[in-house]
Amino acid sequence: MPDTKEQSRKPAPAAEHTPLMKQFFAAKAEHPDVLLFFRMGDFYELFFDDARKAARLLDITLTQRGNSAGQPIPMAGVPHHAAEGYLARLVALGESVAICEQIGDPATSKGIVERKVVRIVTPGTVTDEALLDERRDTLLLAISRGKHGYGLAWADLASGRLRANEVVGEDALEAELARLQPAETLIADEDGWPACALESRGLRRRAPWLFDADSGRRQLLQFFAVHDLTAFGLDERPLAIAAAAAVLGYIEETQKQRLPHLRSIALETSSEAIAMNAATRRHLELDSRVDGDVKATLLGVLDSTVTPMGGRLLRRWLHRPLRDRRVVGERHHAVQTLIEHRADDALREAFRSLGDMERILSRVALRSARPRDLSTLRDGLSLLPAVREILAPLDSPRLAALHAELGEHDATAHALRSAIVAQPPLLARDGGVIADDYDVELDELRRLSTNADQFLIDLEAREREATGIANLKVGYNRVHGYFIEISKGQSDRAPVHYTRRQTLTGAERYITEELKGFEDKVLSARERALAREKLLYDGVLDLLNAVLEPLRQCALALSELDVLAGFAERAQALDWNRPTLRDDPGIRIERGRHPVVEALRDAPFEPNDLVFDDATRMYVITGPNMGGKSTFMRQNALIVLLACIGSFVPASRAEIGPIDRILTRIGAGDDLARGQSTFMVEMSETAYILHHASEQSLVLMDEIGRGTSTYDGLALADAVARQLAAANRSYTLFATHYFELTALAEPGSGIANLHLDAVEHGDALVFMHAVRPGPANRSFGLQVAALAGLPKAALQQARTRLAELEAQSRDAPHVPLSAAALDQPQQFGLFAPSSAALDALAGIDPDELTPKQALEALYRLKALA
Ligand SMILES: Nc1ncnc2c1ncn2[C@@H]1O[C@H](COP(=O)(O)OP(=O)(O)OP(=O)(O)O)[C@@H](O)[C@H]1O
Repeated sequence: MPDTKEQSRKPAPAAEHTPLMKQFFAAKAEHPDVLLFFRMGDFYELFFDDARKAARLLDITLTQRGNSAGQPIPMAGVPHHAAEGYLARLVALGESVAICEQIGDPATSKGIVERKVVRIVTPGTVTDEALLDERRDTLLLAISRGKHGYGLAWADLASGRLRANEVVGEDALEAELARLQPAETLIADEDGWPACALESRGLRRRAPWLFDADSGRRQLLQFFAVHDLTAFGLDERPLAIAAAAAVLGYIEETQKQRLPHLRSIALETSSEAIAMNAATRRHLELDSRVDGDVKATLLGVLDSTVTPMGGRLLRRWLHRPLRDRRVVGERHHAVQTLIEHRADDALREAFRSLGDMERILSRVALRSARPRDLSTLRDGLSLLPAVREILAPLDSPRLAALHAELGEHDATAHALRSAIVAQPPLLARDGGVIADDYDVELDELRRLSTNADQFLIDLEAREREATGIANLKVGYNRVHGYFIEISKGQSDRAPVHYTRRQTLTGAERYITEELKGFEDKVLSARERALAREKLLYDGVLDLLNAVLEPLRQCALALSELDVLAGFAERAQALDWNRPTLRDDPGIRIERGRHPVVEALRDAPFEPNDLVFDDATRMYVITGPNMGGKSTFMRQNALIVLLACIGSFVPASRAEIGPIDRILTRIGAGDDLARGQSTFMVEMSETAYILHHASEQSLVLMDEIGRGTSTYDGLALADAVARQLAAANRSYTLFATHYFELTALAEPGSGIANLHLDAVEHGDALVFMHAVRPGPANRSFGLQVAALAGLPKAALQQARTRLAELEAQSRDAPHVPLSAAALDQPQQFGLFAPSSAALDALAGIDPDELTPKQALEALYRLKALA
């Protein structure tokens, strides 16, 4: 966002400025906090602080433009024809730009030409193809605030999608922000916003009254021309309404035009999706990584969609795994059907020439579609019969529904085929877009200009003959129009009815009555042909807008088919299998693999099993560093996630019961950048998990307690594990280096041990990567350190110290750390109570005691301890 302080260094009072600068200041005053692109001839110029900022951000030259009010005017400019590239860079940097165009005709206007801001390009509202990331939604989000939570509404102008939601609590807000990753975020200009909102991208503070629910409701009713908001599911959602009104208000203000493609708004209820908080999305590296290597993310491996719209839908699905087993089950069935009929290849082949129909249709609605958008749409619609033919024999409820949603668009495809030339030019401006035989009048006008060539050839021959000047030429230039050219040496032979038009060094140019008459006719024919084309082009847009809704539904259906065919392709290429979604609780994965680690490894991946059921709800996982603990934990979360978006999974079998959340606590380097200590982050993420994990949650805990002293860490890890097992009763994978925790796995505790192993071969250490029942028996820490290249001297020292520590611990009395024992935290050797107290305790049977006796016993024990 522009720095408002920078803008406040105002130049001299406007009264002293030139008319042009007055015009600039008037426009700037209306848009103080965005960059102003001020059109002057072939350039967009920026002045004063805008110029300084643009020069810095775009690396363009900062110059000066004369003086105004006695001061030099800093100026920077970008050529009009290259403006898109500069806009793209500014928008990517989170800047907004007001485009101030010349709206009067410089030739006819008195004084300076009139100018007006025609639109404001902002990071969250761009729709131009060149300014958008093809495979990512560009969202404008508004957040409203109430006593009981937050309202969110977001618009994807490039595809005409408008959604809203309400959430309770900062954590839920943060999770939504992590899911949506908006390009621009609107909040009320007030204090007290949580950090996650303030850190959101492209933050823009707006007047608080723009987030008012009551006037917002009226605004929405008017915008959608409805009597109430029940149909949108928004009636009882004042916070969502307030946010939606803020979004719409901002869009209207910046776009300055009608938005016919925003036809409805839908509520996206959080309870429909498997909840994942911001940390989980980060830890599981769904579509981004700290090192920026997107190929090494789940999306990187999973995305084999052919169209950009399919790619965007897949990303949305990935961030919103569903709890509705019917919807997801239908997707699995569809993928299976595509594989069985080998239909995925055929579909994907057809989709290669489909393009981005979804965004093209939005540009059609906004009337900014270019000729090539229309030819791409035409080619896409022409594919539909082939797509329908592929789908027709397939017996799958979801594919059948999509088949129906494709709709019939033969008439539209036909109209586009007859209206648009096979390969239209980039811009409509110069004509040549509308095909021959589409419009009689246009054909006639074109014939006039085409026949012109023959007329000129004939004229030239005639005049040569009449004048006897062999090198006489008939030509045309843009400034002077048509002319007859005679070289200097021959010019005295020019007939008297030749009127001189232009003198060149070696030649004279003339015009004749006949040529002038012809010129008027041809030029006006060209102009009229261009005007006619524009009219016809608008007519084509009208025609498309009349069927916009079914066309959009068709584009959505094609996107989903692209994703499902992509799933089918991946399943076959990567040997993934169809998971089963079960209604009864539990998770059972056979020969599961980590999709990303497997894809990036040259060596084979060792598959592993996992069974969660009523008997075992938590596994304590031990084993050497580098043994594969994190990989095993994550692979199971990823398999569950993949299953719940409708994909096949990297496992020979997977049965997944109902899951409400995936929660992870995994060390992540990126948190350091947010200014919190590792331990603090670890504990706040852990607290979140303990507050939110339910019996249907899948929880991954990787080495918690590591960030503090051994005993604190152990005590915390122990307490957290117990809570998760006994109170939350979640499906938990708990990787730890505290061997003491393996003692938690007592019969009836619901906890079991798993371990990974390594074997030593001389100096080498071979990791087995196979998950086995029971606890690990040693950690290989020093061997791993050696592998990592720790200097020999340091290693030697560590070995000596290890031997000393092991000897000490052998000599110390051994305190068994069973699950029962852990119920008495004082049994950690550090705080060992006296044996007298223990003896007395052993003699007490709590079932036999009255409350008063119990209290007395407690006082006795206290005295003995
Ligand atoms: N099942 C497997 N098959 C093949 N290779 C594996 C497997 N699991 C893990 N690996 C390989 O081992 C490496 C280390 O795995 P991982 O990071 O999961 O170990 P870890 O036990 O969590 O280590 P640390 O305790 O140091 O965090 C991975 O990067 C991967 O290359």
